[in-house]
Amino acid sequence: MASLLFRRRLSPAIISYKSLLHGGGEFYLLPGNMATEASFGICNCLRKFRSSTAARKVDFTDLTRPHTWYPHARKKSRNVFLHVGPTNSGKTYYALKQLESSSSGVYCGPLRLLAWEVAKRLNKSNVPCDLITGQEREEVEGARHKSITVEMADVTSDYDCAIIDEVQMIGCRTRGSSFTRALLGLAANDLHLCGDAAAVPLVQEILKVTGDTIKVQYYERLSPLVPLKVPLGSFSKIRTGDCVVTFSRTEIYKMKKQIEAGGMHRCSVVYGSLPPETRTRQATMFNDASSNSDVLVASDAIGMGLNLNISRIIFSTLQKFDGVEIRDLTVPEIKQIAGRAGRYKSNFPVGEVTCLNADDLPLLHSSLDYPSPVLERAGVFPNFDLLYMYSRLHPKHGIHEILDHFMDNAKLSEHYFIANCDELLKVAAIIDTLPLSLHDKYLFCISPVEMDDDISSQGLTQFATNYSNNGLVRLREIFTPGTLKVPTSHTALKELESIHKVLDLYVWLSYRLEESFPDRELASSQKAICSMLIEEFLEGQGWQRPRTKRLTQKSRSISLISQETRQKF
Ligand SMILES: Nc1ncnc2c1ncn2[C@@H]1O[C@H](COP(=O)(O)OP(=O)(O)OP(=O)(O)O)[C@@H](O)[C@H]1O
Ligand SMILES: [Mg+2]
Repeated sequence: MASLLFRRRLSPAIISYKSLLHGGGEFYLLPGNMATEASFGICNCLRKFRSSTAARKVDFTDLTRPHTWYPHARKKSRNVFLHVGPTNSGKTYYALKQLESSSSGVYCGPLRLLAWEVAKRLNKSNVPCDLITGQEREEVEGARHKSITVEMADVTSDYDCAIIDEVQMIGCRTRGSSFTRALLGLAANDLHLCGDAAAVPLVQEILKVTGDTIKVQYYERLSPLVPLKVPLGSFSKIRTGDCVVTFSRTEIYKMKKQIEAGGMHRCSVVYGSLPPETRTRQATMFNDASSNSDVLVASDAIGMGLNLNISRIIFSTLQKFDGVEIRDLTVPEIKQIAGRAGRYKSNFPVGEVTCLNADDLPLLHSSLDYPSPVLERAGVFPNFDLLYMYSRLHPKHGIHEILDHFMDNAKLSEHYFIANCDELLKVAAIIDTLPLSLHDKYLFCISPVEMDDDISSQGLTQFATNYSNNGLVRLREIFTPGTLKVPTSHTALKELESIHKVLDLYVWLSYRLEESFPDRELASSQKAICSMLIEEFLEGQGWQRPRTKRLTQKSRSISLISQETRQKF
């Protein structure tokens, strides 16, 4: 680890605890200001709470009426429009048109990339639009519209119009509760929900108790998607506009190399652990017909809502490791990914989809014909207020014990499940060793850390420890600017991706604990350097350029760093 100097190491007990844990994936943050989310139900609880005898009678683990947690939205009779249909049917397009013509509004997307795309689109159409994600606040003068990631939804503001994109995510094991919160909590006159028809019965059921009116609008695919009867067979048959889908980063780089070795094509790559800005630039390069990248090798990170110039999707496999086991892709996953081919108004009016190997074709074809299974339950998760009130009755319990208690004892109605919080529990096990308030512990728990990534988890531990010791966390205490280099191996690349995650985490914390994490600008500039260096690596991969026309990688990286650092320090 070249640039992160961790002064304190994890205790052996924690390391052994961590090594027992598995699972993975990115955990997305919940809203910053949870305290403002006091609801009818919670206010009632608080009133009763003043008498401790009464408090003991309140069951804080009763989560059967989550719609009562959002008094602001419950004061409105919302017009809810469900825009449902297959991928590439214009659902988001239609909803965005409504947003553009509204007097104020918010777009809630599942990905930072989509939030960026929408903010850019609205600003281009002369509708000033702020961009707000866990790690970004880009405010535009006079803006009455916002484009955000769903976890940032503000349930205390009034909107004329709101959109929740990919609303079928309410059924997601980990992030479902953020979509449910937005669905129940956004106080908008018109609420547009875009997504798969599989979510319709559940949304109708959930909203029966809110007094909203619901209209369902069905959409048809705007351009054809043709499942091919023959597999690709070999990378020698790759052509411009193809996107090869595979699920491990090792495979992604292996396939990029194999395709580029043919000498005919140049590949962009998109996968989850690449910095989001790098993902966007790789996608933009692929979309741009004048760039020399004409093939995409990607993971399911391209699966949701993105508009790419893909002619043909080629699944190299229909199985993926989901953090616990290797499993077949689900019908919705296959459809979402396949739906990226032949986007309406893209360079390719007809999309095609196939597999690398003939054995996978039957599953591909049957999945594309099969309707997505109807969603039965939506995710729900106790907010900070509930955890806090419970903790007042059990002052000796750490956050791990409290979360565990909610997991085991939560009462739920038949339409809800309690969101999986394995990732939070991993952080909680570490954070509980520090003398922090419950609110601070909660913040660290919901921060976007990947606990299965050693560098990322050590970064979090270091930030939390320094914060607990001094109340102030200077980035330079654990990070030495100017030491980042263009990676020369895949291990170094992975390390740089992890360092980017740590810097991203610092920025996230700086928006919530502003005075204690004062080096946001430094962290952001170092993040930008990380992405540039990763892109330098990607440019250099498997593509032989004449040496005379370019500086060598090493000398470029040094000049890049020194130039950047000169600007910043
Ligand atoms: N009426 C239209 N006029 C021009 N372009 C359109 C129109 N409808 C949709 N498009 C374009 O077609 C593409 C697909 O539309 P959109 O993203 O709304 O589909 P979607 O149904 O939301 O797909 P997904 O389920 O994959 O999110 C986008 O590039 C969009 O801008
Ligand atoms: Mg869409």
